Amino acid sequence: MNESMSQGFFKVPDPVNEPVLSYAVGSKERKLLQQALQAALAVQVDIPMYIGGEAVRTEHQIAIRPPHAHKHVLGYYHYGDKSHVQAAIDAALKAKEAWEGLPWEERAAIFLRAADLIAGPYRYKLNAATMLGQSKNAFQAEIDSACEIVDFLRFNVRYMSEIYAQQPPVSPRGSWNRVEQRPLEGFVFALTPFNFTAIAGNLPTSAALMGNVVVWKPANTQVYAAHVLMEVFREAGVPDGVINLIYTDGPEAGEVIFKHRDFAGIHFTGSTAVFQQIWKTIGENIHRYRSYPRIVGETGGKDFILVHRSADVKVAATAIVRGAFEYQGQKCSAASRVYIPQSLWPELKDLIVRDVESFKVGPVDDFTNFINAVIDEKSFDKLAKYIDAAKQDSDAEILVGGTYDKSEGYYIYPTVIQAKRPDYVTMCEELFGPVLTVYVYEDGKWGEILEVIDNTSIYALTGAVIARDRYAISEATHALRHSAGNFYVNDKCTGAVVGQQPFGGARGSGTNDKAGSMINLLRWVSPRTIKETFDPPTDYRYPFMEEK
Ligand SMILES: NC(=O)c1ccc[n+]([C@@H]2O[C@H](COP(=O)([O-])OP(=O)(O)OC[C@H]3O[C@@H](n4cnc5c(N)ncnc54)[C@H](O)[C@@H]3O)[C@@H](O)[C@H]2O)c1
Ligand SMILES: N[C@@H](CCC=O)C(=O)O
Repeated sequence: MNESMSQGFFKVPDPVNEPVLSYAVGSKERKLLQQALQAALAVQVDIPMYIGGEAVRTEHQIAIRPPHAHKHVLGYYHYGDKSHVQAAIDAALKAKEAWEGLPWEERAAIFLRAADLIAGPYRYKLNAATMLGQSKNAFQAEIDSACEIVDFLRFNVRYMSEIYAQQPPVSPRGSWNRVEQRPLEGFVFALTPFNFTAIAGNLPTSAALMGNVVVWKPANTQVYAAHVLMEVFREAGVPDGVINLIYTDGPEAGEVIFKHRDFAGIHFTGSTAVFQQIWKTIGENIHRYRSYPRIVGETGGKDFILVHRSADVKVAATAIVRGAFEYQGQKCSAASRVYIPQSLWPELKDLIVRDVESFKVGPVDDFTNFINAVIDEKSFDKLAKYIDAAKQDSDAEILVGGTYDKSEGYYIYPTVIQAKRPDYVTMCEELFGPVLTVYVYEDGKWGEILEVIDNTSIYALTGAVIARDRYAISEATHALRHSAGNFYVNDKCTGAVVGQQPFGGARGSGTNDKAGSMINLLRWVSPRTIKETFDPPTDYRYPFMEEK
């Protein structure tokens, strides 16, 4: 058991956002990234699970293929079963006491080192893995697998120290009131999505930073970059067993984890349907657990941009095309429904269609491509089905795009649908791809359109208003206060930055515990209040009972 104690009130380094490199033609970073891509394409990597520090290999190996070039094999990962889930839980619980007893500044140092390793020597390797495994262009990888994960790590260390510094303001004379932030009793399950390497890295590390031990299962389509993250965590000094990385079927992992007495919490990001299923399962098993588990989930969205008749059309067009199509619309924050006033529609339509027609579509190693492939065949087929339906439907018209091709990679060409009804299916359901639906409203129906936006979907993740009229901005900000957890004025609805816009939505979009904030870290601790009395009473009688 580690019984060492902190010997000072340490101040952690002031966090600053990791600068986004440009990858401009001729730049040093462009050359280094191209070298990293070539190196990754030249070999086939063997990816084991990591349980208690051991690299675990199985007979069941699965090929990893770039979504934009699915005939190429990047490597193989070893797929586990229930026995590996159980082994990961056992390893986590074994590591718990020593990790929990380590002074907090040592935990801080490990994750600050991880941040510097990613910002420095691992930057291009992790970006290349994200580009190839998840089909992101260089810029989209840079803001994710370099900058956002580095920001998560650095800012979370700062938030942790601020949480520990929060103490009861009053200790009356003769006593001392203090609060300690205990890690949860048991282990945390981090279940992570395909679309952001930063989120995959943040969900296990935020819980581990607060002294918890973790079982981490990434999405099968994000394993390639998850493996590089694990390499960084190990090199940074995360002790064996503190973060256990397994590759298994999600529901199979759930069957072991959600029945375990020591299951202390889930840190989830992914789809709403999966999160709701998990919540139900936890409810059904509630009698099994030692404590009430923490359930933290950031889930789907049907994010909107509302254009007011006072808007600058160029600002609106840019916010719409970037918000909807960067990373093929596979951001939970991506704009997928847009409301445009009749008076601006002819001009805006031309600008949007012109921009979308100008997008270059193709693989990630050609840096001139703005759009790459969608994540897998399942997503491709789903998107193709919605596009085909829109082609047939009298309530919809395809303005640009509407084609797809999976012969080499899973390419869905950026598509804009005009819906004749505000409740047309692609205005309501999360599609998670490069398909945007526009509804044109009468200028005089501004008040009605605010209500429509608020009531159209079960989600409330991100949204934006584009306007110059301050009354319109104020009205939309108020009327849509529950429609989005991240609201933007005259900007796209994507691209939240850690330390600037804490991220998360409510309603069907999640528990809104704001990734990259103190609010999130507070979910991974269980405070204990300690009152110490220096001169305790020695007689039960109240003074007024004393006889003269
Ligand atoms: N709100 C946010 O911050 C945020 C951020 C990123 C992504 N997302 C959402 O994530 C979704 C896309 O990611 P995805 O496709 O990886 O999500 P997903 O729900 O399919 O998968 C998320 C994780 O859950 C696992 N899983 C899937 N089904 C499971 C089950 N039945 N039981 C247990 N585990 C299961 C997956 O293997 C993966 O690790 C979108 O809906 C998007 O909006 C939300
Ligand atoms: N932080 C990202 C959202 C990640 C969701 O997939 C953004 O704001 O665009």
